[in-house]
Amino acid sequence: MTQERTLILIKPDGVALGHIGEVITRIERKGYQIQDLKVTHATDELLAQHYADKVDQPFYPKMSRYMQEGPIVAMIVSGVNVVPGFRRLAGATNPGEADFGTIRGDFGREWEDGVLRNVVHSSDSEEAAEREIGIWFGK
Ligand SMILES: Nc1ncnc2c1ncn2[C@@H]1O[C@H](COP(=O)(O)OP(=O)(O)OP(=O)(O)O)[C@@H](O)[C@H]1O
Repeated sequence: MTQERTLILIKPDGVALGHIGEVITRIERKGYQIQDLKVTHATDELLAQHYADKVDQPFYPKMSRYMQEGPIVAMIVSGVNVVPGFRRLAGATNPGEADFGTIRGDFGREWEDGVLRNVVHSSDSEEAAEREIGIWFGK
């Protein structure tokens, strides 16, 4: 078991629809530690770094606009196996398919414009976490 860090983002839909408290409650209820937290905004440049493996996807332009629809809450969260653990709390990428009881299943939905607004992001590996923490927090 390893103590590790992950980057969690509450995306613009999560902030706009008032789910900051719910997401933080679930992180704390699980016993993970919030090491840093800020309200910030994404930019084209930042997103191109963060989603470097997605910039060539057909959905990328719409997804980039979605991520710039409003403020984002960015957090560094630590805990034993927090990377897979928070991804289980978040649920499946498509909020229309995510299980109830997960953040995306409980607070996400399908949207008319086909954009997967799915409330939260979290890193998918320890290496990705360290890279993404550098992008969003510079540390
Ligand atoms: N087929 C798709 N159509 C539209 N948008 C998509 C599609 N696949 C992924 N996305 C968007 O790109 C983001 C990143 O996709 P990825 O496959 O990394 O999913 P994830 O790891 O569950 O999500 P995230 O990286 O945001 O935590 C998704 O959160 C979603 O907003």
